[in-house]
Amino acid sequence: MSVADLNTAHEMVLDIRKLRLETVADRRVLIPNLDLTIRRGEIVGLVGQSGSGKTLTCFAVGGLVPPGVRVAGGEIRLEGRRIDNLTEAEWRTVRGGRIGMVFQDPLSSFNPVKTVGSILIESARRHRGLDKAAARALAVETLRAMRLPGADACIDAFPHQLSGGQRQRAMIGLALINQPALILADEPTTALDPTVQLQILALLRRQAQQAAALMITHDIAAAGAVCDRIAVMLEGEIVEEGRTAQVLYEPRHPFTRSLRDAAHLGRRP
Ligand SMILES: Nc1ncnc2c1ncn2[C@@H]1O[C@H](COP(=O)(O)OP(=O)(O)OP(=O)(O)O)[C@@H](O)[C@H]1O
Repeated sequence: MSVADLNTAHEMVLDIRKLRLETVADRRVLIPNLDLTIRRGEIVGLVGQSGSGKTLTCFAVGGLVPPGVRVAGGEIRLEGRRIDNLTEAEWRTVRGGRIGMVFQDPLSSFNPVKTVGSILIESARRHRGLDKAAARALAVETLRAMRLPGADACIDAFPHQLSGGQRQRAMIGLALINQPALILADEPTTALDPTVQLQILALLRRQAQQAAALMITHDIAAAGAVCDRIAVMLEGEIVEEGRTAQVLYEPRHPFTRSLRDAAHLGRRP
């Protein structure tokens, strides 16, 4: 590996410092003080129980903090630039551009009256300024890269006409079409059959190599299958964070141990 490669491999993509989230109404602290970094080429898994704050963290990074919650402190930087104070107009260029998002259920996130192709084409035109023909060619190429069987036909299909696995491949394609720096994936495989889950995790692993990814999951085994590092959340705080093998096989925190034991991971490979 050359020095230039090493520099690229260590480039910081996401840098969250002292993030604090509170409810607006009664200033109840939901996330007291969260630090997390992700470098180019890394997939970091944020795991924990329901209600531990994984989704809120992901939403804060994507500028989608729900009404009723506010960022009360800290900083979030994407490729060195602060993003926690962007206007909604600025967010519209970042989301879908430098940040690609994958959610649990593409059926509810895709617009049902638009074809899969038109959704991808619209995104490529908006963020890259491509004409219609070039954007369509890029959409087909992207769907093929997602190993979507029948990519050429799927482009003219409506979301409900695809299988769950096909839809999730299309959504990952949408997240990646503009070559984002960061992929945010919130429970990307929870709604899928076990065999399809593995395929989608492998796809994310392959595609995240040119970017950085934050994967939210309650499933520590899924995180173990794809992530370079795992951060474990409990009641709004990261209680343990480290290389995947260390977190899975030498957990320090009792909560991590309980997650690991419940997942029946077996022996260290
Ligand atoms: N809009 C909101 N207003 C007030 N509190 C909220 C809001 N959204 C989430 N919370 C609270 O913030 C905490 C963290 O929620 P969050 O959805 O991030 O958890 P999670 O770990 O992603 O859980 P799940 O896996 O169920 O999505 C919870 O206590 C939740 O009740």
